[in-house]
Amino acid sequence: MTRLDEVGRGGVRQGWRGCRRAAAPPPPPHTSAPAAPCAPIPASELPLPPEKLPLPPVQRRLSPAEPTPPPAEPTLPPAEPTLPVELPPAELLPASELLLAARRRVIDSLASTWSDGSAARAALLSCAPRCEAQARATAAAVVAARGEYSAEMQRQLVATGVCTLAELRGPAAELSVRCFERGFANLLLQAMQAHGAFWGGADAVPAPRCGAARAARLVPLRAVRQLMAEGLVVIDGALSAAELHAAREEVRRMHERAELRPVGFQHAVRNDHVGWVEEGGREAEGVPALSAAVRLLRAVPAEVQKHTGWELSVPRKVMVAVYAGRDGEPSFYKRHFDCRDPRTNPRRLTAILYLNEGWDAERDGGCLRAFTPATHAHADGRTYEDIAPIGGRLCVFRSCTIEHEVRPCFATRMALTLWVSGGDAPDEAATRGSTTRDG
Ligand SMILES: O=C(O)CCC(=O)C(=O)O
Ligand SMILES: [Fe+2]
Repeated sequence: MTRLDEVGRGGVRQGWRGCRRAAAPPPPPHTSAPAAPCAPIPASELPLPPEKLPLPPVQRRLSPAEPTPPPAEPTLPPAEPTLPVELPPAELLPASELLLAARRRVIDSLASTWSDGSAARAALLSCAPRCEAQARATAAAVVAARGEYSAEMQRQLVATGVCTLAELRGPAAELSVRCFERGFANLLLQAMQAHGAFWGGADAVPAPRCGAARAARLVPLRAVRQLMAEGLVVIDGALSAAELHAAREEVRRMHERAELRPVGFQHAVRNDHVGWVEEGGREAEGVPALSAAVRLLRAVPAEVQKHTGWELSVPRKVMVAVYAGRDGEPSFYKRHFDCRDPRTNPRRLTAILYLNEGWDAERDGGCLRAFTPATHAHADGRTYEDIAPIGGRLCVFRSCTIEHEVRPCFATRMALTLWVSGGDAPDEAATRGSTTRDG
């Protein structure tokens, strides 16, 4: 039986910046393929206890299949609508301009980092008053608990559950603004996640509608088996060198044009910049190579469904992430689950396609560290695998069971990420090995 520590070591030594799974095979030649229009989804999140995965690990590294690059038609990014700030009733209006600015900042940040900024903004504004009242009450309570409230303000807080915070000055005002901002962002995020459209389900399409011959060659039965058995599979050579280069250049230009945004309210957790691209959509205008990569990535779930019968839905939009560091600091995304609670979060699979050229994990860091189930521990007790973000590498894992992080990253790291939703996963035994030819 192949153990996790026996595979994918590549040529790179493990180190704190290094990654075990390093060298990628040479990219295969490319051909053209037609575009298949499909549908959308949004953002990211955190932890849940890992589900036990059945044992038999298969070989971890899979060799590539022949890719097929299709250039796609372009479009422009949608204009960000101006923020119609809804002011709370006058008697509740915080005197501090800081609070108003914080409110604006939170809504802007949340809306601009979701796949559908304007729909998200409208939904955010509808939840805002209720969330704001709660967040202000919490901020007031924190300040009061620290004895930074006057007796009159505490009385008002107890009597009304809200507080104007009008008299706060200096450190107490700053504290209240920080508490408010964090609480408001969390509450808004929760409210949005409970909102049916948040996860992009409304526009998602059944996976088979995204199918493509190229993905069928890229994701053979043995890869799907490995995904179901181990929760994670890595496939190299999804893009040719030319495709990779073109897609990377397009992302670089998007980043230069400030079309990618930091996920402001999560700055302690991650410091990447993200945007969304919809194959054939407006954002795809002028980025044909990226659009082709999006098409390929969106076709991957159809292969999983084909071999397992697991009914999956594919969002219209794919996230583009650039980890470029800020203020001389390395970039990172701290340890998290993409789906912490499957009852409220429909994400089931995370599929990532890396767009990096000449990545040296020893020098550049930036590995995806995937924490594998204890049943798959390495001989040295290690229960994670470091996967270098090598260009053309496709990594698919189960969103609810594979906790992961992006290790500190010292070079500009680009990736496309797709979150696939679906119902309960079928039993591993359901993988249709006998009826489908392995690729
Ligand atoms: O880019 C990666 O390797 C992983 C990023 C990630 O964990 C996320 O966006 O949720
Ligand atoms: Fe993630």
